Amino acid sequence: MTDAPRIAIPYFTGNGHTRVLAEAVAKGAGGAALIDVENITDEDWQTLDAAEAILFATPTYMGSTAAGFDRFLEDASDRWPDLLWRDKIAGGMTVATYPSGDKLASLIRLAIYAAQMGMIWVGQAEIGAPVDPSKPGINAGGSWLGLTATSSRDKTQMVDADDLKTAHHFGTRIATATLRWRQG
Ligand SMILES: Cc1cc2nc3c(=O)[nH]c(=O)nc-3n(C[C@H](O)[C@H](O)[C@H](O)COP(=O)(O)O)c2cc1C
Repeated sequence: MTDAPRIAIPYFTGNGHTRVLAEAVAKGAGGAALIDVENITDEDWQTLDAAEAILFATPTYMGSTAAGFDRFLEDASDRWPDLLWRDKIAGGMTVATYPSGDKLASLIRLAIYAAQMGMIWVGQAEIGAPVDPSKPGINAGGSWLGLTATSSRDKTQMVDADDLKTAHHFGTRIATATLRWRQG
């Protein structure tokens, strides 16, 4: 039997939205280690170093990744000189209040970071709504570089319901890509 892919999702969240989005991705992936970068431990760093895939999760603040997440990215750049994260699968997700909210800038920042670390960036592959009527609500915002989500006004839900469904698909795609990459 194939071992499950080792996926880690380091996340920063101010008010819980990014955590909810990361949980939905983890579910779609069939499991992932969620790592709160504000309380990161030595064990978490070991989990990250041993992961086959790392998905970066941050809210968009002022049109870019949150400072609390940037701190983590800079700390992790200790791994850059020896390219310790080289050839890991990478992906990114972000949530913000507005449908656009300049989230794309956050994804671009994360993709460049992954490229500098020698990682293999995987984006979304859902044509989804509105072009494919069989997938209502999926990737309705048309974001292919990575996963974008909009905060829900319903604070019991936190993230738009369709975006949570899209997140599930994204998690599945990452798990599949990780296993394919493992097989070489
Ligand atoms: C400092 C700050 C800057 C923000 N900048 C943006 C922004 O540029 N675009 C946007 O759509 N929402 C922006 N927001 C709203 C957050 O992205 C939104 O509340 C998000 O759901 C927060 O996720 P979190 O609970 O995981 O922190 C900002 C919020 C804060 C606190």
